[in-house]
Amino acid sequence: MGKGCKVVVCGLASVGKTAILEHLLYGNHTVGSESNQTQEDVYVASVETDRGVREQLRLYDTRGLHDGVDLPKHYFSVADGFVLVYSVDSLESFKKVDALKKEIDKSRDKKEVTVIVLGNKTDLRDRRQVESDVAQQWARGEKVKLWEVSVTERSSLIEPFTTLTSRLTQPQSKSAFPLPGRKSKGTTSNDI
Ligand SMILES: Nc1nc2c(ncn2[C@@H]2O[C@H](COP(=O)(O)OP(=O)(O)OP(=O)(O)O)[C@@H](O)[C@H]2O)c(=O)[nH]1
Repeated sequence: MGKGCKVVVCGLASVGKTAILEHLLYGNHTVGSESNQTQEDVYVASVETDRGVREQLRLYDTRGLHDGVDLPKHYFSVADGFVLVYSVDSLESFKKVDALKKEIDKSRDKKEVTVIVLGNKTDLRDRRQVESDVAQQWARGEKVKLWEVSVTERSSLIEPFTTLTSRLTQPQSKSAFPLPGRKSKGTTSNDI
């Protein structure tokens, strides 16, 4: 995959997709500010992987989904990875993430796609509708890594994107035919 992996960021409308990207990349999002409905924006990010190498991501911020608006099909064929976003104060948005994950599984064909999930708006403690353990159990079942985050805490946004980038740009060195004389070091597992 290498340089410029294409990552589609999607989820129900208003879960905070744009806020996450803007705050992660520019640190300039003020929570609660007026937001325009996204049609599509592409952000180019340079992310340091856990191997200490900088890699480029093309992050597609997509139009918020709601009844009657599905994720356009072409995203499934272009994406190397997905960031599925829900908001912890909306059970409906979590259900949408589940539906999107199932759609990705159906459409991924033989292509490798990396999926991570973000449960945003953890600062809205008294409005929570999606419990952490329920979400994490779902994630284990779907074999994806899930982080709960808040745009009010920029540091919470960094690890998910570092992990995603590391996964997407992982050298394809896990040969099915190990070289003689070399001991396998096993996989560096990040559970996604
Ligand atoms: N309290 C709180 N509000 C947030 C958080 N993240 C985003 N928001 C707010 O939620 C609203 C919607 O955020 P957006 O980033 O526009 O959401 P979106 O998913 O890109 O929306 P669409 O483009 O319509 O799909 C804005 O007022 C944000 O400031 C968060 O972590 N906590």
